Amino acid sequence: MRISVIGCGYLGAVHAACMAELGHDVIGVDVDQAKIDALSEGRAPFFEPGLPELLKAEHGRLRFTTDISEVSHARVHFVAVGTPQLEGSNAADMRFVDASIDALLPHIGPGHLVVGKSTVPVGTAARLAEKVEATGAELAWNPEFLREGFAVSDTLTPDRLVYGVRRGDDRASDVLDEVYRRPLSTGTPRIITDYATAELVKVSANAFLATKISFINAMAEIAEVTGADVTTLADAIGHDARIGRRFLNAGVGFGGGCLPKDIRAFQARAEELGVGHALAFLDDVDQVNLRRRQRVLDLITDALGTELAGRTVAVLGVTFKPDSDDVRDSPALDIAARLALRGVRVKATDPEGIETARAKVPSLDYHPSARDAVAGAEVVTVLTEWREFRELDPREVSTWTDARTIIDGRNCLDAGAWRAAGWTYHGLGRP
Ligand SMILES: NC(=O)C1=CN([C@@H]2O[C@H](COP(=O)(O)OP(=O)(O)OC[C@H]3O[C@@H](n4cnc5c(N)ncnc54)[C@H](O)[C@@H]3O)[C@@H](O)[C@H]2O)C=CC1
Ligand SMILES: O=C(O)[C@H]1O[C@H](OP(=O)(O)OP(=O)(O)OC[C@H]2O[C@@H](n3ccc(=O)[nH]c3=O)[C@H](O)[C@@H]2O)[C@H](O)[C@@H](O)[C@@H]1O
Repeated sequence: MRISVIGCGYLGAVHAACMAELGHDVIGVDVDQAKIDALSEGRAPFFEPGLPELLKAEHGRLRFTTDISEVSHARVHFVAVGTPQLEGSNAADMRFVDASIDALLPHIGPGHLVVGKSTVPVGTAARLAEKVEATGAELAWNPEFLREGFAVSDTLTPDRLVYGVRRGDDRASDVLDEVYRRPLSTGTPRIITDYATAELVKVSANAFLATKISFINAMAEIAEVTGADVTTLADAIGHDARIGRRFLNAGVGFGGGCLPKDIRAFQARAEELGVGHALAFLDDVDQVNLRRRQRVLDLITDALGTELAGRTVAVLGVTFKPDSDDVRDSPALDIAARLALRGVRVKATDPEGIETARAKVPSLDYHPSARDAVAGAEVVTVLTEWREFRELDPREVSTWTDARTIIDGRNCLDAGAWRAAGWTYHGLGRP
């Protein structure tokens, strides 16, 4: 099929490359010339495992442009532009979705299917359908559930596909079945529903995941005042298949370009709909999450004493999670930036996130390796659980620095091994 993908960021670039891998002819469109230049040269504009290989392999079937008129050759148009948090509000900023749909309209008509992928407030698809249908084209909403770091495999082999279509619009479902023929042929569950349900599936999935993380982080708060161990607690309750162990890792909490802004936008939309009370708990989910960042700052302050200005702290990991260079709403970078604001010299490192972090928080002292970052530090923190930090040998680290306090913001280190090597170890919710 001939497909266009409007918006080539973390979601859209991967989607475009994967659609080509599935055998389709794909044109990716973005307003960011630098991104399009990189993609056109077969280079990924951000770090995502597996994407560079796909971009190289798919050169023949995959093109990128800033010229929206080139989409007229395609028949299926995926909209994957950003829906960030609106400045000064909890709501989603819809201006990129609206602009991309308006830009598409002159180039579509009967036989074209526009497919929303961006995460949007419920009601968006119904609102946009009127504009799209006025051209003779149709609209579907097909939310995306990929995780950064696993984006390629999540797109090629999704755990489910959800199509939101106009009631009774079999053509839209048939076209999407054709697009996803390969994953469907391996038995991927597919749910066909109305626009509102499809939009809500997406935001409720992220709200549930955020709630699960904040639940375990709330247990960490209780563990901290009772001497209990939240990691053992998570293992024990996780054995109950109804609860499950995944997404029960306590630590500095969730960040990224999605969970935080999605739970806020969901609350804002519920308030607009007059049912804000139904999602009032998401405010607590948000607050539990943000308190974990403060907890790490308190542990650092306790270790250093009250005067922070002029002290030196090593921060290992600045991205919002491992295997990504994404620092959007990263708990690690937020903690590092707040330390720097208080006059701390922050020596930070990250396997892939130094440049994205530097662009947002230039005031940190960035280093290429953990060894360089810990040299001269008084406290060492691990705030993103990259494998190379999880596997640090505490006896070796002791030869790089005089620091003997380690704060494990992701509960990813072997506390016993660090203590045996002479370190004072602090996890979150762990004795
Ligand atoms: N990043 C992720 O893992 C996932 C993201 N999503 C959702 O997908 C959407 C996109 O997210 P990301 O890719 O992370 O954002 P992003 O910020 O990385 O990418 C958005 C892209 O859209 C481009 N853009 C903005 N206006 C445009 C226009 N008028 N025409 C063409 N391109 C335009 C931007 O230049 C940017 O490259 C959001 O709604 C997000 O919630 C959903 C699932 C996973
Ligand atoms: O809508 C989105 O964009 C995506 O948001 C999340 O994916 P992602 O943001 O890539 O990352 P996750 O793996 O969900 O992690 C989110 C945050 O939660 C944190 N987390 C995760 C799991 C856990 O047990 N504890 C925990 O603190 C991570 O460190 C990270 O900061 C969802 O998992 C995806 O299904 C969804 O498509």
